[in-house]
Amino acid sequence: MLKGKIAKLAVSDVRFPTSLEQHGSDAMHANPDYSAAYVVIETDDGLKGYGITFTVGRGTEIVVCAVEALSTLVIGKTLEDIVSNFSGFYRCLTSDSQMRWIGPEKGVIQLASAAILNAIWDMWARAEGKDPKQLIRCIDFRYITDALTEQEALSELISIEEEMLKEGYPAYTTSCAWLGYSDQQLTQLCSTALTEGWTKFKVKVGADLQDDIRRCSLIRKMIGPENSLMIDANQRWDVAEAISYVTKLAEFRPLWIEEPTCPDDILGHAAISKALAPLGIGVATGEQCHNRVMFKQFLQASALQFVQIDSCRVGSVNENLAIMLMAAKFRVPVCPHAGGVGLCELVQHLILFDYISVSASLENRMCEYVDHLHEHFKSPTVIRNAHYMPPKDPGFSSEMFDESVQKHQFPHGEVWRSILEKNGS
Ligand SMILES: C[C@H](O)[C@@H](O)[C@@H](O)[C@H](O)C(=O)O
Ligand SMILES: [Mg+2]
Repeated sequence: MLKGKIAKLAVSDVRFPTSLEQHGSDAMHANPDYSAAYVVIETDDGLKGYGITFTVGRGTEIVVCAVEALSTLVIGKTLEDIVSNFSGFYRCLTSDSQMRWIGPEKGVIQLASAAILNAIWDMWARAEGKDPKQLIRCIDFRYITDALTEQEALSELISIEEEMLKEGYPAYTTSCAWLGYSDQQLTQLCSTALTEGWTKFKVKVGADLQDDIRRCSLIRKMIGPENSLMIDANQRWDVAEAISYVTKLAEFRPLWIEEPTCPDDILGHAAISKALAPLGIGVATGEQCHNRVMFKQFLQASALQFVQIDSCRVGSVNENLAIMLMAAKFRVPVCPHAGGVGLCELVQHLILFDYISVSASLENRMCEYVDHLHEHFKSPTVIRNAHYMPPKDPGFSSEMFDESVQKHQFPHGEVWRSILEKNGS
């Protein structure tokens, strides 16, 4: 199954006009059109893999170009070549001696690497059956059976897996309180979410303090004192401004302030963390953190209290494994960023891995959920009682329906043709 050569790589610019209804809007991205560079790879013996990276509209064509430029490093390789030395392949893709100049490991080229690597992980996961016994068989139990037997190890794995299969992984919702939503919309969405069993809510803030006070007070009243509230400024403030602004929102008891300032300012985040700690407010960031090196420094500098990995921003599973393991070492919980298009589908695999194989803890941990665009995926996320239910289909849950891809291709798919015609362009 791993012997076929990767013979084709196709990439599409797929966009959804979410800005028409202000879905996804925040203090810095007033009108996002949730989009993806969508990659399909295929071997000469017919195995396929699907990968995406997430964008918010204009500029997706640049990511598509970068994927095309990187494709020469993938075409002709067998899956076996790649996975038998996956870190070597990762380095070859991210450190090509000419292309690394336009990174390295950051920005568009990193998004493009993520899309390709996500497709490879999807292909690999489809090629291999998943069975906990297989994992346990990799361990040499000689001389340790008085402490841990093969049977005990298997039961441990199976019981964690069973717990997840029964209860699922805890999620929070961002769907109620995008910045562009009216108070009426916010109230209605929040009351529906409460009846559906949601207990953790994220609110967009940062454009106008008085508006934020009103919106946070509205949500806190509706959800009561016990449920969790998180706030997200999407990089709107300078450091001192962030501290004073969030202090004014402290009465609503947010668990965290997300992306308070420039995502590259590690020491700035450290200063904000220090100032807000006495108020019981942590700092969360990561959705626009370029790579594992930056995460390392955020952790070393105690600049964040919640690590928000993203399945499409950094180099796929390979780089996220490093980030999750570093977070575990520094004892900082991982609470992934999701939403967008396909981010929930992909990141659920990573957070389940984090729980089952790395952290084994749910304390202060939850995964973001946003209720948009799941209908375009062949294996959409399943949410039950505000928990992600473990995906069952083999692969990375990243395959989209052909019809969705075709209709939403930019600019020639039928959805965009009609929008562009209406706008007279
Ligand atoms: C433009 C996007 O919707 C962002 O606002 C979104 O990813 C957000 O930061 C989030 O945390 O969900
Ligand atoms: Mg955010």
